[in-house]
Amino acid sequence: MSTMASTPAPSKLTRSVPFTPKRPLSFASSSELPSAIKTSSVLGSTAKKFKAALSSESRLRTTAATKSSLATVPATPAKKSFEGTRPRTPGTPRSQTPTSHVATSDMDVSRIDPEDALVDFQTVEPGDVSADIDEATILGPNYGKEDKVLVSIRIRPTTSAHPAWDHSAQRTIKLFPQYAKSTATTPPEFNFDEVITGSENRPVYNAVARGHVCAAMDGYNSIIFAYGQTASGKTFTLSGTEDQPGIIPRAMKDVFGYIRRTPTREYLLRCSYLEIYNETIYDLLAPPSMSAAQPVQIQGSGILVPLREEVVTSLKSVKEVLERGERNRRTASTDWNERSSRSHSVFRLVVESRERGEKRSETPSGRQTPGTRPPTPGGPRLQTIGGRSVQTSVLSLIDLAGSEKATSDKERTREGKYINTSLLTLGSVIGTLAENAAKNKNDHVPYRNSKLTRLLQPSLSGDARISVICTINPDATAVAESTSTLLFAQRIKRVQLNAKKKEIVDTDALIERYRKEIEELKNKLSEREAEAPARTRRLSAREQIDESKAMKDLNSRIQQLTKLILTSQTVDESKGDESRPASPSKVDFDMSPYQLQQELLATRLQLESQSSQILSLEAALLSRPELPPDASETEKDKLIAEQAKTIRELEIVVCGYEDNLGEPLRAVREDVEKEWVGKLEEEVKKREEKEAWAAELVRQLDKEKKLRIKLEEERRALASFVNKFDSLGLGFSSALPSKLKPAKPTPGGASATFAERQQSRAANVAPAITEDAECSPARVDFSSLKAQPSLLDQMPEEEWCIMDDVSFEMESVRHKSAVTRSENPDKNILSSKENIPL
Ligand SMILES: Nc1ncnc2c1ncn2[C@@H]1O[C@H](COP(=O)(O)OP(=O)(O)OP(=O)(O)O)[C@@H](O)[C@H]1O
Repeated sequence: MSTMASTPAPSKLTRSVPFTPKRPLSFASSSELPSAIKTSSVLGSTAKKFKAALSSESRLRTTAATKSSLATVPATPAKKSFEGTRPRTPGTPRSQTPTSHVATSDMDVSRIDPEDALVDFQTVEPGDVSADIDEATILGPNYGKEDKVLVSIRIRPTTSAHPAWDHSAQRTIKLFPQYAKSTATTPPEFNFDEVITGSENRPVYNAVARGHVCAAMDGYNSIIFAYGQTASGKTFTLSGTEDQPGIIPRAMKDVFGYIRRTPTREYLLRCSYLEIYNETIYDLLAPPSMSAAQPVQIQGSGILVPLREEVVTSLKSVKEVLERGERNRRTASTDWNERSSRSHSVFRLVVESRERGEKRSETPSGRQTPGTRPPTPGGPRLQTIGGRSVQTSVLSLIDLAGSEKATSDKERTREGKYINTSLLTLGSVIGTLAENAAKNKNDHVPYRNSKLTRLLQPSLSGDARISVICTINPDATAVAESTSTLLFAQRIKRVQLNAKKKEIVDTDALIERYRKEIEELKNKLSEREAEAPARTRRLSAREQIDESKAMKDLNSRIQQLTKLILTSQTVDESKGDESRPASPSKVDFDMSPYQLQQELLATRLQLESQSSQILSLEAALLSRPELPPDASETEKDKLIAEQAKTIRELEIVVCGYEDNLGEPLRAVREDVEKEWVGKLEEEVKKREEKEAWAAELVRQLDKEKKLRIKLEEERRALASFVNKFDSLGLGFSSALPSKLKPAKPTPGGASATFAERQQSRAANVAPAITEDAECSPARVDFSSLKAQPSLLDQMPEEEWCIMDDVSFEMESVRHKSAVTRSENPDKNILSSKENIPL
């Protein structure tokens, strides 16, 4: 936009210029400008600038002015009567009392079904788009899409013969040297996107706001704010007058104009209006008592609670909302401005839109994507019906309170302090952001130091497109303030933005988008494949690698999208069961997280190796030799066989190893099993034999043990008999044939055992017994034993402890012992006698 004329046209000046400083900023201006004017907005309101009450109690709410404005509000049409006609208009009180009007609103978003309040090109009445909006102005595709803040300067008209600022050069403003503090240095020159003068608001709107309003309609968060010294023209620029509507009313007209120009979409528009007064946020649309009792809080990432939002369906409804808010705003007469804004005011329009479709009543089965819209404090929102995604953006129009010097009034001074503090914080926030952007730093930004910066945080962090209009008073008396404003403007120009469209996408739409892309990619891939043989011959080795890389990229993108489709479908399918996420493959949720992780890792590795194999096989397929047209049948067959082999390999990879490699694996396994089963049976047999043998040994050893115990008892009995025999003097030395017969052994005692033994060992031992030995065991030839040691001493020790030394050699031991006995005739003789143990 070109720079506006430095001085207003005479015709404009002769018109009543609504500049009404209570205390003149310069003598010239004060004498010539009217002291008070009646203003009205482009929306047709008769809002009058008047001196406001000084305290919050005296806010203008339920005055006669309210009553009169109520009369202008159109009646609310019956609910749902707009089918085919325009939507109902909000705000009409049910009873015609001002208080109920303020207390409740039929268009409060929490009471409205958004589907019933949609606006589209058919519902916008021609009157809602006035000729004031230059619809013919073609906005380039990049309107408002700069990553920089759009910074413009508006110079308020003055009647001073000697303004302090020179703005003759385009988009430039500099101080005339005579007004500089020091004449030694040249005063700085400031360059901005626009430098605008005059009282015409239309060019101002087109230059600084229109692009951002359209960007908001297009899905970008947009913010337009006026900054400047008190009485420099911020409210005049934002709200304007009846003759010169400001940015807000023009923007609202433009919104409806945009909707009328966009037949493909339908919109849900919601308004809110708030102010920051003495570091407290008040809802200007809520009933004043409620607003005072429950100030608005900023939560989390900038959510405002509680904040009343009203659905607007026409320009009339916007007008009503604006008027209501205006009435509740705090303004007061100051030394410089008869109706000075004592607060920062923020008018917000939330724009939700989606592609036009059938009305919900016509599509009762219209699917609402679950989970895409979390419940919002303000009530229901536009839904992503029938695969149509929803774009959401916020247009914020902000009229800041003006920076000012201390005044004579105590209350004004207090307010001024809050205003100045928050503006200073805004300045330092902007300064830090600019510094961070310039030096690529990430220094802490003091957003939380004031409500204003906290409110603006999401936008200033780069989330919105920003247009700032800095207003200045060109008089020599305001050089310091104007310089400060220009420095602020220069700093904010350096802030980096990165606004993105906010779109809530419907799952169906998303899947459809992915499918389309996959289709396109596959087409591309097959095109490349078709060209590949010819191209491969032309390409160098390096280029061939690049080519295969490109193919690989295409393939992986296809895979990625396929996976995304799976995920989207999964999300969709899982809507019935929120407790457990659905999954395309079955997952055992009882597995430990570690096991699951391992499973995942293994599957990933498998996937990776399979995809790389697919790619290499595909590359091989691509580089296959071309068959000449006159090739023989054999050649063709050979090539077909080769290709079939490659395809088979490819299938193996694709279908998985299990199916294809299973047969050979089974054969190997059977062989191995057979071999090992034979070995195992052999081993089992051997083991059984050994066990039987061991059992027999144990049985025999048991028997032996019992026998030995009996023998021991007999031995003891014999020993005592021998001792008794000796004590009677019938020792072996004088052993003569005697008629003394020892007592017969007890039945089944030693004699029986002895007889048994004798029987079993008859073959090995030749007992030296006399004929009657059997009937008289005591008739022994003891003479041969005379020189022998005692029988007890003679008994080998090992023979008594042999029970503990069981071994498989037992039989041989027994045999040996028999042999030993046969070698010892004396012992054999004894052993052959009854009562004498071995
Ligand atoms: N460009 C302009 N053309 C004509 N009149 C103007 C212009 N700028 C400001 N005025 C008039 O100057 C007076 C003060 O302007 P305004 O109230 O807009 O200042 P402000 O910056 O909003 O002040 P404050 O910060 O105190 O609210 C108003 O009467 C307004 O009509």
